[in-house]
Amino acid sequence: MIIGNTLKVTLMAITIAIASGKGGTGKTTIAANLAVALAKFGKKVAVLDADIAMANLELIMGLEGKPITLNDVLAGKADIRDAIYEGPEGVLVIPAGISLEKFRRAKPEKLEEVLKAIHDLVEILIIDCPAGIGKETLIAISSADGLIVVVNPEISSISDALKIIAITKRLGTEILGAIVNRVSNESTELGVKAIETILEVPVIGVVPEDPHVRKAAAFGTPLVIMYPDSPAAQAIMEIAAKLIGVKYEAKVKKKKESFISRFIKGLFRGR
Ligand SMILES: Nc1ncnc2c1ncn2[C@@H]1O[C@H](COP(=O)(O)OP(=O)(O)OP(=O)(O)O)[C@@H](O)[C@H]1O
Repeated sequence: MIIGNTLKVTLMAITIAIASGKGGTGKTTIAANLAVALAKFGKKVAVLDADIAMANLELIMGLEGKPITLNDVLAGKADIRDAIYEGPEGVLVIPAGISLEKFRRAKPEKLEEVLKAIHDLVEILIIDCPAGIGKETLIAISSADGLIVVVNPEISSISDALKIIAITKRLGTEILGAIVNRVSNESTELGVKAIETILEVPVIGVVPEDPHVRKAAAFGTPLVIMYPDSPAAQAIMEIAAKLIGVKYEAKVKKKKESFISRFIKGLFRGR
């Protein structure tokens, strides 16, 4: 059940589609790490990679090259139960599998059935949607209880997010809110308030630009496990806590005061 932008975990599992419209916003990074963060808070979570052409989720979760994947299931060649793997923090992962051959044979229409089958195994099911508004994205959003849209603080990302939001409203799926990812002092074309005003949905979290994200991905370990104190990991933990209504105090590293700032403070203290 979704109340406002929090998830009330009941016996019925909650399905959240994570989409963005534009590619490369950090959707897969958020989907994978949010799943692990929710598991760290004790929730039984599954994450499914509906991006059957790119299949990046398995890299982040350290489950690359599994023999049976979602592509096999959608091609009618395997049972969904054989495509579920246990990932970090006990998160159930359904990898997409990289194979052009399998991708060609996959039938996205089967996705709805697949989602129903996983739904009963967990409390929260997260779907990492492909970029754009293809069949998989439409099925994922219409089957989900709620949508989280991932945006970057750039005009092009926001305009694509608006399309996803409009479609979600038409499909009658609730919108939990937006996560603004890759926010840095230099790149902030748009502030969070402006993004909220344009999208007309609440911003449920802001994830900073953080080099630890790429480093963790290169090691095939989720960021929230490999660099739990990094700024992006802390932001994702905060979002997960907010979603399930748990208190979480983010560890924010205080910047060391610069010599100039200490010097100026000293001058005023001396007056
Ligand atoms: N907060 C961040 N700070 C720094 N790098 C990031 C951040 N979020 C994501 N990235 C990097 O950006 C790239 C794209 O991220 P990711 O694959 O999660 O995006 P995506 O939206 O799922 O892409 P696609 O739609 O193409 O599958 C990756 O190299 C990832 O490591």
